Amino acid sequence: MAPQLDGYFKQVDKLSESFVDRLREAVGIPSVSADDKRRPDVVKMSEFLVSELKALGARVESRPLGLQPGKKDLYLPPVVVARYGDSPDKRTLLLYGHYDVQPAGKADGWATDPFTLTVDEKGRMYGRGSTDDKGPVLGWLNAIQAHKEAGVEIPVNLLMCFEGMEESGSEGLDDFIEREAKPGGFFEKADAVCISDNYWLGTEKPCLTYGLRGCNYYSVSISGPGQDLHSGIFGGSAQEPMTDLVRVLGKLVDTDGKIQIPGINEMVAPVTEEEHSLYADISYTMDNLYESLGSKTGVYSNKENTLMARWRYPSLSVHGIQGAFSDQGAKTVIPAKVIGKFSIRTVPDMESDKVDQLVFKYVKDEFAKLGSKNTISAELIHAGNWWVASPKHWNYTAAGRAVEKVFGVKPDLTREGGSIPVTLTFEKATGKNVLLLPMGSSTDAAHSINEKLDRRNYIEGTKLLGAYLHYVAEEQMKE
Ligand SMILES: C[C@H](N)C(=O)N[C@@H](Cc1c[nH]cn1)C(=O)O
Ligand SMILES: [Zn+2]
Ligand SMILES: [Zn+2]
Repeated sequence: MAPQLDGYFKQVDKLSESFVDRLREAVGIPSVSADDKRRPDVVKMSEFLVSELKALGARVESRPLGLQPGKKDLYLPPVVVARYGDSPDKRTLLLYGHYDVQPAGKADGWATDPFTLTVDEKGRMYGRGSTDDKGPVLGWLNAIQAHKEAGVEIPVNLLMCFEGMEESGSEGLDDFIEREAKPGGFFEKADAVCISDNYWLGTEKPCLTYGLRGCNYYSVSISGPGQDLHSGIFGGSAQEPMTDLVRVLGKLVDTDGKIQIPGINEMVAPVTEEEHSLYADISYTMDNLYESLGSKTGVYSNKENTLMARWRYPSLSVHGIQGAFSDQGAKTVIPAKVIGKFSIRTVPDMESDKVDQLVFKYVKDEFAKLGSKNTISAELIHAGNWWVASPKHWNYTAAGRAVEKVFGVKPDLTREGGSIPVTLTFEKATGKNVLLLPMGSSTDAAHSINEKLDRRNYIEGTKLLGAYLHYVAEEQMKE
């Protein structure tokens, strides 16, 4: 085992510059799933993966998902599925990642062009998607290439599933996974699932993640005038949608993040003694939080409450207002229609449909209290479930051993505040254990401006993904 891994690790180091080039090419494709105009780029990114995987000798298929629900003439990007190795004696791992990214523009405050990978003197590789999730997806391709070129056999079969709509609710993927997990389907033979699409808690110590929050994303639309108005001519004589919206949004959550919608917090599973005891051992400090926030504006002053707020309690975030004036300068407009966007991160035992009903009722009741003549409507844009798994499984043991081999430390077992909507679907449809094995660190600024992936995380992370495959095989031999 060890000599083989050494050969693999050396090859990763040798190929490291070409791995950075691979990431550069991927970041250069602005595959923003939330922007309909960027859909051709999302498709281009899928084609890039298909061609890279083919060049590595994988059997690849680009599977169409049809039209995007609720959109005319807009096709969902394809799911890229690939198979590498097909030996009946080996275990089969199903690897999932996403090739779409969050929106990004220089005007948001990026220091560099978000779609040009820019590497600084400390090896920080800036670019949209570098850490979420192009770096980790390419980590799997890098691992295959380094094995091939080092002449080291991959001791497991690999199935891959890379999607292009994760940042937009994974539209269409649940049905696809359920179909492909059935007998005769592409995922039928999977023995376990591994997802690399989240982050270490700090910057030094890797973690294995066994839980995610869900995400219900809403829009609330308020309209009144038939068109935008001059605030000097009509201000004071027309009821303003923006004023109503700001007041409704202001009722959703308080300054300390406590959700104000009756019934939401009541659905949360109580903390058990056993769960409480897990937090003390986790390597995390308030300074880790402040480093990630870039400020000391945290709600809590201790690690337990901070981690619980991130992982095991719900949160409500207000994201933006469509239709509102947001540019520089001082435009004196009364917007005719404004759409507020907010989401709730959900946790055990919250039921998604019940959350929706409580949200819609509350938003409408709060609007009614304003006595406005404007009109309101609220909608769910997308929903994805929370997930909590058992880390007592060979999948986690193998990943833990790989972390020790590559980084020389035992990983923390963590939950994650973000959402990967299809995780639960993979678990239910395949009936197999799912592991989250992150590559990036807490300072990567996923979804934010200046997203980056440290070169060390990318290269050592590629070693980690490859080593994990060997320990999965070794755990099999023990059984
Ligand atoms: C954790 C993962 N890398 C991620 O960023 N997921 C997104 C997915 C999403 C988008 N809308 C709802 N869920 C996230 O957690 O925001
Ligand atoms: Zn992601
Ligand atoms: Zn993301």
